[in-house]
Amino acid sequence: MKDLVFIEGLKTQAVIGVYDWEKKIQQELVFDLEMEHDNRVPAATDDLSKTLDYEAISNFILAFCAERQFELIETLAERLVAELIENFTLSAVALTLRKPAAVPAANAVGVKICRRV
Ligand SMILES: Nc1nc2c(c(=O)[nH]1)N=C([C@H](O)[C@@H](O)CO)CN2
Repeated sequence: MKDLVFIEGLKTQAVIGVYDWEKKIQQELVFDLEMEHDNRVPAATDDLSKTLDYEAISNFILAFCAERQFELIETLAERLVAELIENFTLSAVALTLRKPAAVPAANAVGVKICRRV
């Protein structure tokens, strides 16, 4: 088992969806992110710059969703993970993206992607 830094249940509103009516409203999205990282280095140095800063990464995700618009949650997930890999030192990441209100009979629907650099 490898060390992780994770973000669970990060909620935001975004313009997301295939249908015309969805392009005029904001809908809730919920992000769970698991990022492989050797936590022994920041633990030994007590140094934020040696870890994956979950606050900075959370803020990046919120800004990304505020600025961008997609039809499919698959597209949002893929583009977001590509930008996270570009902007942070990620070696492997798993993203679960839920769109809770999309199917009223379900607790949530969504996608999960796992990418390794
Ligand atoms: N696999 C997906 N299926 C669907 C998506 C999606 O993004 N990925 N989107 C929709 C609609 O936008 C839906 O959420 C409207 O309620 C349908 N299926």
